[in-house]
Amino acid sequence: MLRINDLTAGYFPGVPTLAAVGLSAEKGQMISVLGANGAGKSTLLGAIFGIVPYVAGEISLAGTSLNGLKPHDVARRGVRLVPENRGTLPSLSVHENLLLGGLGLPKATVAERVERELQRFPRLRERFTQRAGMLSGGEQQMLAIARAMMAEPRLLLLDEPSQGLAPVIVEQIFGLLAELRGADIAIVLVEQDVGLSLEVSDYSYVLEKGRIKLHAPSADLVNNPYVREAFLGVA
Ligand SMILES: Nc1ncnc2c1ncn2[C@@H]1O[C@H](COP(=O)(O)OP(=O)(O)OP(=O)(O)O)[C@@H](O)[C@H]1O
Repeated sequence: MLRINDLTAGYFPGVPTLAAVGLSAEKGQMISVLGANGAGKSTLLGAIFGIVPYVAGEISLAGTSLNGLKPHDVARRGVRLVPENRGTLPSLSVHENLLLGGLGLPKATVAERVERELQRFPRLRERFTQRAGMLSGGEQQMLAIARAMMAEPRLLLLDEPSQGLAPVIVEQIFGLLAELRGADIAIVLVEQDVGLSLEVSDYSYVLEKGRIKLHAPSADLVNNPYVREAFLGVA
């Protein structure tokens, strides 16, 4: 579904934040991108979504190039980004935020999908008429994911879904993410919680200073000495 070859990307001409990056994610697969602060994980998601200004190399979705497209055109091709700050609209209700996720779809389809997301995230049903700004961090994260799923994306990009959340809420959200895996969707997960990322994803890439240092099935990386020492705190 997603193919990236020899990607260079950055914010200033001639100053690459990412270099020679290659990765792929298949339909039904969740891949995770691991790396220290500043390694370039968010930049990678931004480059795919068309919000990083200088991009060279190849990014394609189901065989069609995304290079040079503006974010709304990338979105039109079936990509959704759930950014680090979640991006829900605080003055709109949970329901209205979900409706925005289904913009342009027939009314009956939108109603069906709202119901599907409320089943997936029962907490959102309890908060249905409340303004998004009044939700807890975990509920806002659920809303951000539900809103993205309203579009039935082919590719979902998730940036640090656990950020700022209590461990019990993180477990809950990752449980729901695990359920998304295997559906008709490819997911790229960027996450600081490396243990959880490896648990929930099929395949992982480790970024170091903008380059892929290693990649392997997530289950194998759990036992990788570098990953254990650098990210899991095990010598
Ligand atoms: N909008 C921007 N303009 C200029 N430089 C940026 C911008 N966003 C990120 N950078 C720089 O790009 C580098 C990679 O940042 P990025 O946010 O991609 O890393 P990250 O791996 O996601 O880090 P973190 O885990 O801290 O979010 C950093 O040096 C950062 O300062």
